[in-house]
Amino acid sequence: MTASWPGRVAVAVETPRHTSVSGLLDYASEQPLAPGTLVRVPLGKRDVPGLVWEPGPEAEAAPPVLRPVTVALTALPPMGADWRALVAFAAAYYQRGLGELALAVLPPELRKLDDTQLARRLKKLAGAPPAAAAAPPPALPELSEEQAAALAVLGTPEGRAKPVLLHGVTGSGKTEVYLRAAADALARGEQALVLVPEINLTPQLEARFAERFPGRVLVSLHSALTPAQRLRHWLQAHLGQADLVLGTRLAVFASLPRLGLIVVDEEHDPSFKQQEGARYSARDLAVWRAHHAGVPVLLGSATPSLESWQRVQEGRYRRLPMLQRIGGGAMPRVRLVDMNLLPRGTQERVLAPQLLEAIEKRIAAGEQSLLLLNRRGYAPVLHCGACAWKSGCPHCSAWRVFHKLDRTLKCHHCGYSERVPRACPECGNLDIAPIGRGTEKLQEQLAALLPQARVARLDADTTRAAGSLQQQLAEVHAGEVDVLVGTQMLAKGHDFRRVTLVAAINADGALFSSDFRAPERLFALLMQAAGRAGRDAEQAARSEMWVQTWSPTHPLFAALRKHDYDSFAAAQLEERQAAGLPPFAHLALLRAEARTAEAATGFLHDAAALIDAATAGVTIYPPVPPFVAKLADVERMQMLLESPSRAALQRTLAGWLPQLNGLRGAHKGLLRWAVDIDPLAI
Ligand SMILES: Nc1ncnc2c1ncn2[C@@H]1O[C@H](COP(=O)(O)OP(=O)(O)OP(=O)(O)O)[C@@H](O)[C@H]1O
Ligand SMILES: [Zn+2]
Repeated sequence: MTASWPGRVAVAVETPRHTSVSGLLDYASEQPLAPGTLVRVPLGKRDVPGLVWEPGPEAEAAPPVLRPVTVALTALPPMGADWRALVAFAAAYYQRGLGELALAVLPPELRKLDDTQLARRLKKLAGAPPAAAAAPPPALPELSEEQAAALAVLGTPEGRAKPVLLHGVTGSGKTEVYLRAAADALARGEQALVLVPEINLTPQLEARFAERFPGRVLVSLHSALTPAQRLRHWLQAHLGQADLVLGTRLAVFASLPRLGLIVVDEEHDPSFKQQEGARYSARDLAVWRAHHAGVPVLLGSATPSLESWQRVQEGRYRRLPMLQRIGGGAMPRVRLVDMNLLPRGTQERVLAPQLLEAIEKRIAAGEQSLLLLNRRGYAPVLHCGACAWKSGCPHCSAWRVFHKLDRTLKCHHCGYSERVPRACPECGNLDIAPIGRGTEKLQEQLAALLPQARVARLDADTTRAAGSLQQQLAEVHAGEVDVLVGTQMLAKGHDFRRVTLVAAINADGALFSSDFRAPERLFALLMQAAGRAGRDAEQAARSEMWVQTWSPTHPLFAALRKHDYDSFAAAQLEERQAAGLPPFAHLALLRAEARTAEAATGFLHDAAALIDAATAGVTIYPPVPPFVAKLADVERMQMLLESPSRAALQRTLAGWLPQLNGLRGAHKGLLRWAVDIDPLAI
């Protein structure tokens, strides 16, 4: 489709929605430019990147004098119609500017290149020799009955007409199902897109795909690539050269002209939700994209999100169960340690004596133990016994964490870091002490308790350097570690073969969180963590998952003991339905950031007053501060909108948000506002 009169093109430019300039702008171009062409256009005094788009309805109006397109990057094949549809949907649904979103999801390097440079890159890529099929394809493992059954369903058009939830317990071999489904897509001459939650899981999966598909082009897309790598991989996907694209959430926007399959591994994982800018859910967009493109989508998890689970109950998704571990191994036995029963004076100990003993036995047997503690650093706060000073962050409503190794106090929210003071900064008392425990301290204590053991730690602090995570994981896989301490980074996806004991040291925090999703997340985390133990069928029978808790009678633990996801999900869904919460209601969160809490609140109040909630069919809750109210000297408030109808909520937002910038003038100190559709945490 071309513009409605010759020489005119509609261009999506990078301006946020709800500013005075929004949507598409018209420019003049002598050469006809197909929708999806990357261009640079003048905007005010600047020259900005843009994408040619189908003209909007208003393009029929009489032509004004238009400024010309500065350059058109015609060396790059235009972005396809499916890609544009995805971007247009995402922009509308998440209430962002079309051009803003479209350009944000392209590799940043792309906008730095001129047409000649681009042409050169493309030529180089075209000339690159195809990956040599050096290694012969490996012998395929014989499928388990459940894998075969799942694939048989996926093999029929009816079987994949709906989104498929591959509900496979930990160690049931979901990856093999992805590999076979991808092989089918490749055999049909199509591309497969595989999304994983964490960068740290991509290399392991990448290796398995690379081994399975020698001679095929496999590229990854995630934020840890260099800009040049990311551009190259993106171009390979866009040109249709890459057969397999493996990536984190941003890869859902990869341009894939031959797309034939989307896999979302660990679909329940919160990291599929982008937490800034356009706060999109890559999982939800994957489902939309697959439906729009008419290709199968496979959502895999041992602990599906309650959203996906509910869609199975409603018959909108098809569930394919895999309830046995490969090799028929048992699930680890769950052992709860009631911390209330520990003898007085020993409760401050890091590990209950029976757990310590169990770990010692594993060490003696040459098996590995994995200890989870969801807090990095040495201690969450430093405290002065004389004046009650605590190591607060001067810029945030949060404590600064004591890191012993580099002797710093660090704010995990804004990054503010200082050397640990020798004495209390308030009263000069020399006796300031850490309270509580982080992974650093746990490692130190374990090293003291288990002098014979090789104790390692894996968290965001130990894996900062490039390649360090892979190296540490390799050491674990090679059996060079006896006890591994770490954050939830450890609980996900890893196929550890020597681990027979997993312990959650302090899981209780989440039980009392005010966030309605906290139980769901904790349950998933513990199930996933348990799933790291006994993955070798030989050892499965004696594998154990320990949980230290002060609330052993909590119903969540009863379900965990039986590895009973279904009954946990049913109970949670019943509560959610009674409370009118997702997946039975739809939420949007309006966030305001300001110099003062009053300005943020005032803005939200005025915003709320613009909606006639009863007519709109939405409920508006009063503004409340988020968990960390002040962050980097900015005060934050948020206001929840809820509706049983997604359409009603979308309609309300679309009519309402454009009015909000008009309120800014009345609230001195308001810095910015933003909306989060389907927020994960409230
Ligand atoms: N059909 C098979 N025959 C033999 N081994 C298999 C088969 N399918 C999978 N495996 C092996 O079983 C192990 C577990 O598989 P995989 O890692 O895919 O589990 P998973 O379902 O993804 O578990 P998790 O949810 O914990 O990540 C892997 O080592 C894999 O190589
Ligand atoms: Zn801070």
